[in-house]
Amino acid sequence: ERSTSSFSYSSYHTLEEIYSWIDNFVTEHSDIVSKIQIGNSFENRSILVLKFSTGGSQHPAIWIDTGIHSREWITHATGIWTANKIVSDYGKDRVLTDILKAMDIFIELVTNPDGFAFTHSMNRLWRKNKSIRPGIFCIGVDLNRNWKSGFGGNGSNSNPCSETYHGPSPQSEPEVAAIVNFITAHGNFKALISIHSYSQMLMYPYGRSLEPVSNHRELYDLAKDAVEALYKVHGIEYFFGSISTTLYVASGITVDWAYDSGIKYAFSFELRDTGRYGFLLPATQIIPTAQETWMALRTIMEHTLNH
Ligand SMILES: CS(=N)(=N)C[C@@H](Cc1ccccc1)C(=O)O
Ligand SMILES: [Zn+2]
Repeated sequence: ERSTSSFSYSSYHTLEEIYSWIDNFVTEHSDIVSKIQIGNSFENRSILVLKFSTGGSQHPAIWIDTGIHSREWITHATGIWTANKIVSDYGKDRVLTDILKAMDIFIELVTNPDGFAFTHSMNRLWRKNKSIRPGIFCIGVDLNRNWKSGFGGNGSNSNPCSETYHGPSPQSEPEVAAIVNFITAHGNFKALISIHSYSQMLMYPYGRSLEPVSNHRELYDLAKDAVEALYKVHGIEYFFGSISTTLYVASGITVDWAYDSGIKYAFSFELRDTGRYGFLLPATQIIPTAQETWMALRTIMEHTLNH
């Protein structure tokens, strides 16, 4: 379709529909949004990032990724709604306007495009990417275990048939390497938020160990403020805390790499629900989930701006 006005933000969409939306969205909001291709997936799909910027060069930046696990469809849908919320509220919401006057926001909507296409074509519950290697008879690497920080540790699996298979080496997967290269080359990211589903949790590093990060008190207080802002929208309750103490030990994860790379505000969301529908969350919950998540994201971004 020729414009985003006919796009349903309350429906789930295919990869083609999302990529078409991205092109229309960037065209319609070219004053503040641009599209960057940061690489290609294993099956050679474009890996796309939306950049929201009011100008300047190398503003301090905030990274948000959705869909690293392809079956977590509520995360892509929330990311799309959030992108539209940013352009709708810029100039109206004082906090957001202040954030965008001083910082850039980068959103990678489909972080695992090959897996996402596969959830539409063959297996709705596919999680990993679709990489294959000689002599290995199971497909895919868990992109949330392939990062350098703590790679291969507890809470990741060396068996290629495992859902938490960490891959042959850190950043072996093009979908992870593309982000590492982009964020490292940019050199001025202040916050990273990696969005998963489901469990209704807001967590921060470390996943690889029970050891608290240096600013764990600050992250705890910020997570508390964020989940309170989220709760006020629709009364949804989130647990919060460090990944290893709140959920389980997990190694080679996005936010541990971000934190160890100097991004001191690194968070991971687990969106709705707590298991009733799980990954098959009904589309009727997309907008309510996105609305409440936005208030938490806005809280984290505001804190990042002010510290
Ligand atoms: C249900 S799930 N796969 N989203 C749970 C997700 C938990 C997690 C999120 C962030 C960092 C570490 C761990 C995972 O195991 O990768
Ligand atoms: Zn996940």
